[in-house]
Amino acid sequence: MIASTPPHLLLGLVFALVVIYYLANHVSRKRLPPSAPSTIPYYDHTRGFLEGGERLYSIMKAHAGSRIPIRFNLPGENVYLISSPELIRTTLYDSKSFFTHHARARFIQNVLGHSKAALQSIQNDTSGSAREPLPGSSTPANKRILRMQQVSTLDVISSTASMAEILRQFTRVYDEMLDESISRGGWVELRDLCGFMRHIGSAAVITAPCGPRLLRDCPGFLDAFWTFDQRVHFLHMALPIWLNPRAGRARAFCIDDVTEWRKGAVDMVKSAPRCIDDDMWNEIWGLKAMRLRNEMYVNFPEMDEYSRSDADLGILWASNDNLVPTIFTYIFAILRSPSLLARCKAEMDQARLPTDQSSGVADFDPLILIKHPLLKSVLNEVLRMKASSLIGRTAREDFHVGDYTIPKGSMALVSAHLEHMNKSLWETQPGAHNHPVEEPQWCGFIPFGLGYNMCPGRHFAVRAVLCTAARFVHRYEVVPQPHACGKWPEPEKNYKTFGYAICAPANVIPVLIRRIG
Ligand code: HEM
Repeated sequence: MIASTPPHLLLGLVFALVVIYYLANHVSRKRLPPSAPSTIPYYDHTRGFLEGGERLYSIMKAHAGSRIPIRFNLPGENVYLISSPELIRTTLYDSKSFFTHHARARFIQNVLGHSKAALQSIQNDTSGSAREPLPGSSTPANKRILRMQQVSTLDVISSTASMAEILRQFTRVYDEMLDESISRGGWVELRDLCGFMRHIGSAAVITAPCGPRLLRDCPGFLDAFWTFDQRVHFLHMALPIWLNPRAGRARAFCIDDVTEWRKGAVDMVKSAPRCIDDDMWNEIWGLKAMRLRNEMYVNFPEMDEYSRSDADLGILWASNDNLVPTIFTYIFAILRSPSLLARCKAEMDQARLPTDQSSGVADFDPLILIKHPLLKSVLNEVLRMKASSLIGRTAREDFHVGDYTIPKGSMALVSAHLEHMNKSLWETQPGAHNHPVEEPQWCGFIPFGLGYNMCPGRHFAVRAVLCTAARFVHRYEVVPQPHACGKWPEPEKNYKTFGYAICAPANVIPVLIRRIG
């Protein structure tokens, strides 16, 4: 039979067998994790990611606690949701398997609008941000921009000295602005406590790293900044800017202001070089880290004025976006419960420092505040319930999970909110058998991310929330408005910023406030 078969048919048969054998092996090794269900393939997932907010949350929430990665099909790429504690641990801790810089490059390109040349300098750096370059990287030492950003900025932000200074500046501005808005005397009506605290909080969070010049010389900056903040998801998705022109305008406005601020600092130092010493903070540059990062960019001519401003805007966004709503949510949680307020005040009193004679404001030691269990657990509970960041990493190589493979270059996402709401991890009722109470809870509580790229502002953030809350509740009395018959408004759930920031309430919180201390 074989002898009678024409040779070209035989060759074709052999070739087909080889292809089938190769495909069978290839496909079995690259079995992709299962896809999240959808009514219309590609459309549902793409719509969820493009729209973000509530819709993105709704397509992800069904998969909390999944032991295997779940695939979301998007045109041109797949994204994998990682949810089991063991996988979260690998994705966020193991920098040899997963790294951050694709997610970071995508953010600075789409959201901050980095120029192509500036972006290239980051994409070319395959060495990572740790002291030792990642294995296989050939990026020369003087082109390790990620490492230099880490050393000049992120390490400085998280250092003890810098944190103490940024906290001092933050509380000073916060107090001054509160004083200006609510002087001693009778009750003042506030239409929206959350909006009020957002304005004061962000002014303080911006002045602390940048000094007073940015907000003083650019009065429209704060409004443009929050307009930009609300549109970060739209920008992240790289949709045509004409679909949301306010997003582009707000970003351009912020970048122009930051550029003026930085040029101003450089000019002032040029005309009076002695005015800058090695202080951790001064009125020209604000925090030393802001000056150091500008000097660092001298090694990177491709980082032009605007790209440096984009990068600075990124730092301001990272510091405001989560911290400001956390402060409101924490204080509101305490105010709403008279018994909790009394117990928290008692713990705060144990951290009390001598009252500042010039301002008359009660002061508190942050190092003692953070050790008090009730104050800390209220904060952890606020972060557990409201933090919503999607923490992104990229697979450096094909990554195998059981029979499945996450292909090299794919984006893996960990959702802080889904982990924090995962009943099998947190509840003590039947069904929570995955987490015996005797065992430590690894990777279930991740408001600040995990691993080497964990949030560098976390220590400052915890101190800032507790100090602000202690000063606020000792200085002000806040009650619901009379027409609410003594009832506090219930904060409405709001997933608008899902994936990025603490979920602030959707509704306004009208109150009466008066100074008591
Ligand atoms: C409640 C407050 C905050 C929360 C919940 C929060 C959360 C986070 C999360 C989840 C990440 C990603 C971490 C990862 O990839 O593993 C992050 C990164 C970052 N955070 Fe925070 N953050 C807060 C406050 C701050 C503050 C106050 C600052 C600045 C002083 C800050 C600066 C940053 C920066 C610069 C990054 C990027 C780090 C990098 O690219 O490696 N954050 N934050």
